[in-house]
Amino acid sequence: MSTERFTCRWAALSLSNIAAVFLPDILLPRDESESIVHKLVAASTTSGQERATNWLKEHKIEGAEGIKLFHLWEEMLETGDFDVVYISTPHPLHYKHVRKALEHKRNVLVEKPATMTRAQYESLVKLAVHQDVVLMEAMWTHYLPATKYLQEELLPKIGPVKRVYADFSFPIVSPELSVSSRFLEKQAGAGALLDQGVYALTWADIALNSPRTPGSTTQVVYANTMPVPDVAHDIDDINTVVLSRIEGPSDRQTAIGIVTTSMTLPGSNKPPFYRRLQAPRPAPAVLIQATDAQVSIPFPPIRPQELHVQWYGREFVDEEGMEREEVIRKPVERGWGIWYQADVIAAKVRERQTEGSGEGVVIGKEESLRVLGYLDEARRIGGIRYGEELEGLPPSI
Ligand SMILES: NC(=O)C1=CN([C@@H]2O[C@H](COP(=O)(O)OP(=O)(O)OC[C@H]3O[C@@H](n4cnc5c(N)ncnc54)[C@H](OP(=O)(O)O)[C@@H]3O)[C@@H](O)[C@H]2O)C=CC1
Ligand SMILES: O=C1OC[C@@H](O)[C@H](O)[C@H]1O
Repeated sequence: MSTERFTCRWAALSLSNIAAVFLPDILLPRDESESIVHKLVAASTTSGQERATNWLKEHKIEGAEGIKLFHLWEEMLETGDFDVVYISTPHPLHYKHVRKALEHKRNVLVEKPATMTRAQYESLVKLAVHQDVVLMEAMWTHYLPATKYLQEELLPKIGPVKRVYADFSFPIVSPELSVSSRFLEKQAGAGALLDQGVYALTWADIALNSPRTPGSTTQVVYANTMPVPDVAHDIDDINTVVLSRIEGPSDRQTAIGIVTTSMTLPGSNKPPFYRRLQAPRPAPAVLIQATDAQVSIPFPPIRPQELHVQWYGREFVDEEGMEREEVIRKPVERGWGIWYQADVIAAKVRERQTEGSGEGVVIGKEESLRVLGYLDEARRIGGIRYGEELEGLPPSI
């Protein structure tokens, strides 16, 4: 594989709140030794040239004068000159925007949740493979150092996981939030399960399926939801989902996952609230209990940087008879860390540009499809509905 520096040229479909985090993060200065750098070369926005120009300036996006701005996202996907498009519109629009990008043989990084249903993503996976391009869900947490260390170094050593608790609750809904905010607008996919629960379900999936034992399946066996109080629509808020891992020819249950999420609990919802995403919380956001050890991950579960490991063996008990806790620190190396995923897709794009390809690739496909399946089932059991227009499967490819 080529070791010379690869400049991955990005197009941004929408100048969203998360694009204001993602784009500065991928453009942070890099050492000469790094073989991948990123550059924003195009952007589409429905809110006009002036807002786009101000937005690029406000977020200190370098080379703003050279960035080609499009009012029509379709035109950018059809005529733009870029390597990967980052799609960060509200989730109900992901399917339409990703499909059009794939039809134009574009490589795509689409924000989480990739689509509103598993079936929609299955359809996009098929199209990406057919179009010989790279597709990836921006479940950025998967690609952080702490997550990779857990999966590669810890989970294979702590024995079979028997129980996992995973929560991502964050009071993003506040009295000041406009009712047109995507967090309260049903047509914009509002609801804690799809927006935040996807992280907690991802952690449960990592714990229950890394490594995935052949023949095992993980399914939702219970789901309960309580709506955001005092709002017009039925927007899901306090959600509880129970997963069961079934293994072997006897279909024995061998593990259980308890997943929770809320966008009103806990903590103060006084804006600007995003900074409190880094506020320490008393309880771990994720607790993985296996036969030989347990691993806990502090809040926020979207951006883990520490793993607290408690081994159960007698040899790990100190002189007072208490289990010792080992803290393994794997900090994000710079910025927010939402850039790690960009390096992953850029490396795959570079590899395919230099070594050729035969068919398309979907990075993280199995994980994305499993979690979208959990979301579908939790919504079905819990009674969370968005209607055929948002949940339906558009015409087959
Ligand atoms: N990975 C993470 O940490 C986070 C991920 N997300 C995910 O990113 C996505 C966007 O969230 P967020 O940034 O909060 O959303 P915002 O509401 O801030 O931005 C959404 C943008 O989508 C564009 N848009 C809206 N409607 C349309 C339309 N009909 N056609 C074309 N473009 C449209 C607009 O951009 P413009 O005005 O430029 O046209 C709008 O600003 C969600 O799927 C969410 O789950 C969100 C927050 C954090
Ligand atoms: O992806 C996300 O991460 C942080 C949350 O507060 C946000 O609402 C969600 O979309």
